[in-house]
Amino acid sequence: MVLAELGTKIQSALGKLRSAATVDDEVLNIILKEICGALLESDVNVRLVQQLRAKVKAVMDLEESVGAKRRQMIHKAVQDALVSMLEPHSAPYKMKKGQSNVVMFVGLQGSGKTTTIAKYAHYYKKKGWKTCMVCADTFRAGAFDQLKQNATKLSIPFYGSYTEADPVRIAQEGVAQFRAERYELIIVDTSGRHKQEADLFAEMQEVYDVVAPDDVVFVMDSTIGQAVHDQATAFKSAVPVGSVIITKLDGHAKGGGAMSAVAATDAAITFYGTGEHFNDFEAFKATSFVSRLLGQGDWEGLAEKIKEGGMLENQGEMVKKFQKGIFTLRDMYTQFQSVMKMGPLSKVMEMIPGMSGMLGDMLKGGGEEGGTRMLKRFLYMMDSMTAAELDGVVPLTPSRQLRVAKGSGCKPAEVEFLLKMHKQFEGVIQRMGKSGLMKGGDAALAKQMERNPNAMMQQLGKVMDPRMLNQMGGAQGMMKMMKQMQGMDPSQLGGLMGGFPGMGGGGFPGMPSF
Ligand SMILES: Nc1nc2c(ncn2[C@@H]2O[C@H](COP(=O)(O)OP(=O)(O)OP(=O)(O)O)[C@@H](O)[C@H]2O)c(=O)[nH]1
Repeated sequence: MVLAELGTKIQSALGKLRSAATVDDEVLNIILKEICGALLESDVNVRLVQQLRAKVKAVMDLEESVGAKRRQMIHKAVQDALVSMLEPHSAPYKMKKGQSNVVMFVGLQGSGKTTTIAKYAHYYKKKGWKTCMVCADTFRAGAFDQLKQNATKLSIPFYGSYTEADPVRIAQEGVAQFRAERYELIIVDTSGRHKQEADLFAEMQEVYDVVAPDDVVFVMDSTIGQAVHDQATAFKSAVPVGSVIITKLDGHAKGGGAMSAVAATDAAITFYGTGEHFNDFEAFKATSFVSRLLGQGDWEGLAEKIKEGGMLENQGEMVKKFQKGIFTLRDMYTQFQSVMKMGPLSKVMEMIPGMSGMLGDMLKGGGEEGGTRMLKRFLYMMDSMTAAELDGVVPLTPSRQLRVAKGSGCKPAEVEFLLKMHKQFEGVIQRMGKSGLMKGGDAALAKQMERNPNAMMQQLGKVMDPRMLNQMGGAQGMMKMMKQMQGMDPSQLGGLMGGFPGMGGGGFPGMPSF
């Protein structure tokens, strides 16, 4: 998770709201001291931290703030204050379908601009935008080659020159050509410099004038913390920066400072980079970001990923089977394949409340790659099964298990584990089917939940591990999830549950290392 250390510290401070017998001034001061200390360590500006402290403290004086309500109000005040710290006060440019949107990228050398352009192009191409790139960086030798390499890998058309030294001319010609070819997203890479200097800004302005971009994206390296404030302000005064993309947020302690400092300049953060690969790129939304930071998941982000991964395509049949309590190995195969399509497993898990804590176990022996490797091995094993085995027509006897292990290059213990896990999922689906909870999909479930949350939680507790329900935020969390899921048709709770390892509850004792 990005800003994992900051998130853990804030979560631990907020945990005291639950554990303290009463929340008085003394307890609140301890909590605030920890939260403010964590923010300062993340290089958040002192003034912003003081504002947060004042906003949260004000809750204590409110008349209705007593008992459990006070705990809730303080939690919400912290969450809201963090959101307002990161929320821009201006809306970013919204791309328009069916016309050419020219987006010019600016930033200092080494900020990750060229890499970010590739990620940005990949992101929009995946969403169906006709995308291309223009390399107007003639300052850094090798910049064109880097962009060309990325563009080729992503199968995205590009424009640039080894001989033309004038970036303004390249930008003008490239954009004109792609406009004529009706590209919907034309990305222009411009030169960076080691530091802000007059030459850089003069060149940026010239390119800006000839290209007349719809949006100027400022790419900024988060590792310098709140010092980005001055950088962002300087770039904004040279060209009208509309959006900011923050890079290298993976594992860097000063990221919180960088993000809040950018937001303080009123520029809208639109994406953030979390690694060197094309997929290490996330759309930014302050509410979702803070929710993940506080370990509360991000149902909206999850719903988006599920849609992107096509997890809900052809699921009508699957839901019908689940309603009857049927969940074969083949169904599990389909679910795992969909999960793989959703992108890095750890990022998906982060969006489910309570799941990030389980990652340690899940991904043991290899972090993110470990999780993906494990899913891949599950798929290899199932690839080595016959149709009858996958459909549950014949049981997987020990000799058949041995054949599957040999065929897939996996250990017999892994096959055994896979089958055990399938049994657990099957159990949940069967109990769900019997309970009638899945009748009418989760729209009906959400309605019932709203009418009588306690009774519903009790019923759900019979089919799922109650600890898991708690981790998912209890009745409130479930309601939130179902609201998000309802927007996605055909919506189904069981399908998703089957898709996520661990959702069966109870953990997986005897899990071999993958
Ligand atoms: N860890 C991590 N590394 C990143 C991220 N984004 C970019 N990088 C790395 O940062 C380095 C610099 O990135 P480039 O894209 O080459 O830099 P640039 O800003 O385009 O440089 P100029 O074209 O000279 O302006 C490369 O090694 C990238 O792989 C990120 O989000 N996380």
